[in-house]
Amino acid sequence: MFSPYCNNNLHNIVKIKRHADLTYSFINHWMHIRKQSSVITNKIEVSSTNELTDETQFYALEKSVTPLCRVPYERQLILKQQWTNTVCKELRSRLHKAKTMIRLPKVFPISSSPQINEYRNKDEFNFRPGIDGNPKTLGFFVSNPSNGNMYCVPPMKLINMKQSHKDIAQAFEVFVRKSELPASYDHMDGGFWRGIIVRSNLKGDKMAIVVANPRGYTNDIMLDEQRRFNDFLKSININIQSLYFHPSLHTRSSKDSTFILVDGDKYIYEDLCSFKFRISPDSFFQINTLTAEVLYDELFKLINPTKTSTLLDLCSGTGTVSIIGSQHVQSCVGIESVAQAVNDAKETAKLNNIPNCDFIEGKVEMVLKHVMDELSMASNLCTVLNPGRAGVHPKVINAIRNNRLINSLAYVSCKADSPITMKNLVELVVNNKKTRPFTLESIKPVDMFPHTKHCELIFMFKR
Ligand SMILES: C[S@@+](CC[C@H](N)C(=O)[O-])C[C@H]1O[C@@H](n2cnc3c(N)ncnc32)[C@H](O)[C@@H]1O
Repeated sequence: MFSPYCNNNLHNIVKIKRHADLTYSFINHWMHIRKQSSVITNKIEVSSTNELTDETQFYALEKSVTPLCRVPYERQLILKQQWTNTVCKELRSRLHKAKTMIRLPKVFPISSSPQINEYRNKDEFNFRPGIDGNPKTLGFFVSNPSNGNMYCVPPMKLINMKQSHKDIAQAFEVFVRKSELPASYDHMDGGFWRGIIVRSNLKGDKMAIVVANPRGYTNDIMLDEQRRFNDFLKSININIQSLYFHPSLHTRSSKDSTFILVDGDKYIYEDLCSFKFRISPDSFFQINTLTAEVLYDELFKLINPTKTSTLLDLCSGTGTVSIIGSQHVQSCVGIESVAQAVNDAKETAKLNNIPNCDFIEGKVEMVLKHVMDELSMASNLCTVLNPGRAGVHPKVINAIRNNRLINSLAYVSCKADSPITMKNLVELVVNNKKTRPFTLESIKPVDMFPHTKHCELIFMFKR
């Protein structure tokens, strides 16, 4: 008998199995790499039965955040090149299952990162109990292999992180440990201090954003704590160009958009590909500035636009793709959901005297149709889609496929093996009767994240 319940279950099982297949293929790749890297590194292993100790906690954190940090960089690049091939084969196999045969695309050699250590320009640190039980330990969470509990480990030994970020994190921990207000691990737990986000530019200007849970705390209490932390930083000669307080009622602090300037400038600025970019606390900016230059350079080589092209920049963040692309094309239109990022992009265009870029606030899936109506006369449309780790809503892919003007698409992904990104890529190419599919022509890897397993990939589609 037909049962919607059973049907749902079956659907879920199929979904889980598909996900498991995908996960299996990538786990296999990285397991193979782990075997190789432990031979190379002779690394101290945290055994699955031992308690974390003062010494092993740092190895446990290293293993989870920068698992390749003891592998020579040249070797890391080889491993990521191999991983790109794995992604490519996985994509072909998924398309094969969906009855779409493709030729393997050209995979270009990986571009390395000009800066290997201390390259991160943004870090987020949160509170949890440390291995000594101190509830106000700031850093990253690591699971204790002996009991599965989560502990917080300070970031001091991570080599991809700037010393200046670690210094601010350490100062914040010292300050919070002296404060009478408790740490907050969950928005409903009555605690106050959640963590701190630190950003900086190549010049060394720093922005710090203190994240707290305002539930149950008066404005006076919050103002007093902001002032005291600012005074504390000054008393220990930690110089921050821009200090913000970010009250957040949600588990994910990015869901709240209130940022209160406590001291200093509203923005920091970064020089990238000869342009000066404005960055607000809530705006996206590529994490590794020098490699971002390499990424954009490679991106424009692949897109190869002309002076008559129109550049459609989907998920435009602070407008980097459009601003940098503006010199090669007739005009650019960026679409971005975060208001601060859109304002930054507009101001950056003014600051650099760029007249041919327009930025629109909204979700791509909601505004793309309207934007495409406006662009109906545009010639030689080049489209760049650069969503976050999780990929985009299927509606975006549908809208792109449905639009006859979009025949050249660069999909830039920092996590191509995430299930939704894989699905996005498959759905661009898969045969269906309604819309004309894209062909995946090439993949270009750029190592944005040395010492980690992640790598930026540019997928170049044409139709
Ligand atoms: C990886 S960043 C890329 C930004 C920019 N292209 C760059 O290179 O700096 C992804 C951006 O997409 C935005 N975003 C994510 N989903 C979106 C959506 N559905 N519609 C519009 N913007 C979105 C995020 O806010 C973020 O700024």
